[in-house]
Amino acid sequence: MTATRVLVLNSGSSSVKYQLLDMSDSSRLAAGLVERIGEETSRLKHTPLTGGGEAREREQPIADHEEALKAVADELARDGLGIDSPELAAIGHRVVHGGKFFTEPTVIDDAVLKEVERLIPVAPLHNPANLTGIRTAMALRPDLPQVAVFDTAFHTTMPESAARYAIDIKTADEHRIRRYGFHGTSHAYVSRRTAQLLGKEPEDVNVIVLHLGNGASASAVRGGICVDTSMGLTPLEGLVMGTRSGDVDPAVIFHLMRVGNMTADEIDVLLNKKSGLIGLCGDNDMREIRRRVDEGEQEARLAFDIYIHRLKKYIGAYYAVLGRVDAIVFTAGVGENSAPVREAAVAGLEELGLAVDGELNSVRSDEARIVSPEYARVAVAVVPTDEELEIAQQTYALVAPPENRNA
Ligand SMILES: Nc1ncnc2c1ncn2[C@@H]1O[C@H](COP(=O)(O)OP(=O)(O)O)[C@@H](O)[C@H]1O
Ligand SMILES: CC(=O)OP(=O)(O)O
Ligand SMILES: [Mg+2]
Repeated sequence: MTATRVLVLNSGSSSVKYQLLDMSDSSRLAAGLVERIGEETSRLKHTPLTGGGEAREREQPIADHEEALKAVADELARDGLGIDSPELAAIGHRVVHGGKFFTEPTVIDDAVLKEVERLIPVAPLHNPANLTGIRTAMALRPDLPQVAVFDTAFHTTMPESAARYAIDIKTADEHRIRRYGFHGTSHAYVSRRTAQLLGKEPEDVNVIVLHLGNGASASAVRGGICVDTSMGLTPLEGLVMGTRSGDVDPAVIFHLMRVGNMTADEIDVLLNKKSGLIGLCGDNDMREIRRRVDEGEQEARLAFDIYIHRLKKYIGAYYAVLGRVDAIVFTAGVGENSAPVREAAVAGLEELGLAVDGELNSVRSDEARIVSPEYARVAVAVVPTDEELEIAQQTYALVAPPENRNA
């Protein structure tokens, strides 16, 4: 029997998303999410997608990512899909920061672990969780290949003019300060899927991808190759996010140190966890913010307007970077679900060939779709991202026996 299953783990700062896939036909066997890890009560939601079982949800304290992964293993075992199965070919891990050198999915060994660990200071919310996920999975299945798929990989093609900050070049090189970019697995998948939606080859289309989740980033993709992205050295730069500020004048930081008597660590927490939408209006969920906007609440309105203003600036910037744009595509939790965000982001950009059709835009669907009117020069698309499928495919391509690689 050939092992064709891949377990994908996407460990976030306080959550683990997972999927078990069968790569012989890319079908999903189970999916789930552990949320609020480390808080008083955590929540585990597990959905078997084969055998007709019901989704199961429970609340219990889960102290850390190791416990979370063990709980996930238990849930999978209950469905007869245990991690000990000989049908499992590999475990694929989302690793957020891979620095400059991991341009491809990589089988994890001690050297890879060391490098991911070395990068913790530039991805303090993400890399530690990724490492715990990897180490726990390795302890559960030491015999299996564990593969890292890096958020940064897709962005390693950025030209130096986009990847470099204009700071003293020796200092930058000494500390490896440059723009790395994140959410690359999503930007890669969504830009490719958008080309398909337009009936074209990826090489022939220029796309602006707007990945708007809790973390959010934009990218400019020319002919399938990333040429710019909004996140930088860390996932803090760029768009306004759920809890992160995105772009600020760096002098804000010295000012807070000198005049606000804050430490570097306090400012780190302020900008990463207490800013963005939650800092502006107390909510980071776009559904709740829209509800408040619709009720006429000024604070929520301002937060929404700031979010949209920044988004619009990046659309304009990447339009200029690409010169010609075939499609602008919205993805991730907010991008896929919030019609008001999509409408507001392109409002007033008709001169750039951009518009949404009110009716198409308001349809709720899990399908990739075009929401711009027929006459628009640039397609506006909504494409659900699928980081887990992309990670599973990249993982399987690396570990499967050659005759199975195109499964
Ligand atoms: N129906 C909806 N309308 C508007 N926003 C939504 C909707 N559903 C989810 N979201 C937004 O999506 C966000 C989560 O997006 P997601 O891509 O899952 O983020 P992450 O992977 O960073 O956790 C939520 O914080 C919420 O703001
Ligand atoms: C890199 C990043 O911001 O990831 P997430 O959106 O999952 O927090
Ligand atoms: Mg995400």
